[in-house]
Amino acid sequence: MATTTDTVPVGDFEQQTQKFLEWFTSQPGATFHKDIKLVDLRDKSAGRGIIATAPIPADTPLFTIPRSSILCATTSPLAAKLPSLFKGPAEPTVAEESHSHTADDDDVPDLVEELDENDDPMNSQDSWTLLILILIHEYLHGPQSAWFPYLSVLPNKFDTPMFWTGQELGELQASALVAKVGKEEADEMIRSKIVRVVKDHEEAFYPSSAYPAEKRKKLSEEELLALGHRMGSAIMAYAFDLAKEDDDDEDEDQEGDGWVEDQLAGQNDTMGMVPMADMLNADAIFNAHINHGEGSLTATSLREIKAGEEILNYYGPLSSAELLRRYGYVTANHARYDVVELGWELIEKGLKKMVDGLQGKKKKKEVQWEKVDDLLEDEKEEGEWEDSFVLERQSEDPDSEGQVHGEAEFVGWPEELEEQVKTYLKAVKKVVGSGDRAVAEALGDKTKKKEILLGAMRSALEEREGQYATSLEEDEKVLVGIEGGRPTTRREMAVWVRAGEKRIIREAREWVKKQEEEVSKESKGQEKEGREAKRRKA
Ligand SMILES: C[S@@+](CC[C@H](N)C(=O)[O-])C[C@H]1O[C@@H](n2cnc3c(N)ncnc32)[C@H](O)[C@@H]1O
Repeated sequence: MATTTDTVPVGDFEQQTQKFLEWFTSQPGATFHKDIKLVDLRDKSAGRGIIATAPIPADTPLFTIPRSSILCATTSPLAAKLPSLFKGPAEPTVAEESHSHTADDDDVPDLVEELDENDDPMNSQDSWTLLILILIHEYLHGPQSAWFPYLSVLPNKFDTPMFWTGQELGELQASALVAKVGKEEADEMIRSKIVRVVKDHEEAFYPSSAYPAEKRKKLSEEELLALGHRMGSAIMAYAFDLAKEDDDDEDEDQEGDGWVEDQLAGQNDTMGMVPMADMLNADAIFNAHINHGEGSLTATSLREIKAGEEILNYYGPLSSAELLRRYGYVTANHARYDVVELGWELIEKGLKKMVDGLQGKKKKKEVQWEKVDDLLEDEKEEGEWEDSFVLERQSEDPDSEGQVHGEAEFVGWPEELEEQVKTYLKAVKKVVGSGDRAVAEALGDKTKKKEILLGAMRSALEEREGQYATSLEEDEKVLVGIEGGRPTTRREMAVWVRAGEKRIIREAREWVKKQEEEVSKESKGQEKEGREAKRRKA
């Protein structure tokens, strides 16, 4: 499972839960519905969660968190101790977590770019690093922290790939997730923006000399690095974006039909840890939502919740890989949002193969591919050239009750992929000129061009599937054997992610095959028409 608490003895676990609940309900303005309960779900590999103990009608406020209990820049005692740390313009860097499932680099926290040795870490914090420092400050204060009972229920171990060994990461095989883990970049960021600040301002981070020396024991650089990772990962899986509009008015918490999911959003300096809201587990089919009000946040039921049913929040339409990267778990319901990344180099290789195949017996000379590259240089320099494309299924948004309808289906690739292929083939046409009639004719014919694209995609997808060390069938055998049905160990989750990607590849290949059949019918029809026209003329 993703967190933490697996090894905590049941008694201690219960006691921590109880103390946290007492602390929470003693916060001025906090509420906790009498028919809900914080429970131990470790037998389901789900840590703590909240269940209903009696039927709960739709639109029922389940619990309320006063904003004063949220741990963030406005409530942290660190702000008074190190005001300059909080004054610097928050840079929209690491917390840039987009919810779209594209392969944009923006999806991956961009750490290195922002780092400069000469940067004063006091002025270059972003919302993410600032919250790490806020959490470290509270952690180092132990029982003296006003949030101590809350911090005690936060995880100290994670199953997110950031913490996997090389061998465990190897199980992800050719998944694009491997490149997104960013362990080295995270190390570098934590050393320069976190460890340095704590070391330079120990008087602010450790309890004052009024406390016994053992409570003020200074952590080594390596211990601080590990603590920075732990807090960073806790933020990734637990923090909320507090910059969302107030949404007491129900309509405002949705953008059109789409859910504004509860998780890290974007470029803002208002991320915070929201006790109790983050005790809710989540799934792609859910039954509760957190409303962001002016003075408090409220969890509300979206539909009737039965006694014994778990109360679930929503993290967004995340693929299995993304759910694993951010939260360290996978669920069957998220598989509909699975994606696979297809590198341009594979598509380009396919296109070259198709174009080369067009050259008839009268082939005069090879296509000068380097000239094609030269022609495309400008676009590449201007950054208008994608290195990879994301293939995903079409899927409806969840409805207002947190339910999803209909099958998610592969119905084609992104328009940008097709545009890039068009630009590429235009360049090929220019280079070939009238040098090869068969190629020149094909590149001037709409149906032929479609055939080229489909053929290129067919071989690109085939090759992409071949990049994984095992077949989908082999992976499925592993998954069928999983005890309890849901992958929970790191290996199982890795197999789940790679199998999910292979399934999309298979669906895309199937779709290409159907398209090719249609185009072939179309072109046969055109040829027949051409022959008949000729005959009529004769
Ligand atoms: C915001 S916390 C929810 C509370 C958490 N279960 C705990 O014990 O602290 C998010 C983490 O809970 C776990 N989680 C959330 N939803 C889950 C689910 N449907 N199944 C299994 N684990 C889940 C994952 O470890 C995730 O990183």
